[in-house]
Amino acid sequence: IKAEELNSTDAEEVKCRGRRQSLKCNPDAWRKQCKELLGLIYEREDSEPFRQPSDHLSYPDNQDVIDTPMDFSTVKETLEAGNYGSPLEFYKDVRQIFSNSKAYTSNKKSRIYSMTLRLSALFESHIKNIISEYKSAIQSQKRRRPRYR
Ligand SMILES: O=C(NCC1CC1)N1CCN(C(=O)c2ccc(Cl)o2)CC1
Repeated sequence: IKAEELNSTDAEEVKCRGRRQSLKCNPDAWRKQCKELLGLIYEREDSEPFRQPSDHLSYPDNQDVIDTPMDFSTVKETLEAGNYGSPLEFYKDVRQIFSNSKAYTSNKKSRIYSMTLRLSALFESHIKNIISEYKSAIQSQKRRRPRYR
C-alpha cells in the first residue's frame, strides 16, 4: 500500500507509530509540559501567596466560604504522584486557585487578587498548547472504531 492511499487517520497513526515518540504523538508529553509550566509559575513572586494552602478563615473580606481550597503545592504533589489523568484535570485545579481568590476578595483591586490575574494570564498562554497537543496525540492514537448500525 502506498502512503498516499492511507486516509488521514491511518496516515497519522503510521506517522506516530513510525517516529520515536515525539511531543506531537506522545500522549504523556503533557505531564512534563505541565511540570515545566508549574516551574514558571513558582518563579513568579506573584505565586507566593498561593504556594501553600491558605487559611481563608483568617481573612476579613472573605465573601463566600471557599468550598474547594486549592493551592500550587497541592497541584504539584498531585501531578508528581501521577494522580492527574489528563492536562484537563490539572487545568481544573489551577483554575480553582484563581477562582477562589476572586470569590474571596471583595474588591477587584486587591493586591492578592491582582497577582492571580497576572498569573492566570501566564498560565492560560501556556496551557492552551499543552491541551491541544494532548488532544491531537490522543486522536492519532485512537483506532477508527468501525461504526455498527
Ligand atoms: O493565606 C493565603 N495564602 C497562604 C499563605 C502562606 C502564603 N492567602 C492566599 C489566598 N487568598 C486570596 O486569594 C485572597 C484574595 C484577597 C485576599 Cl485579601 O486574599 C487569601 C490569602
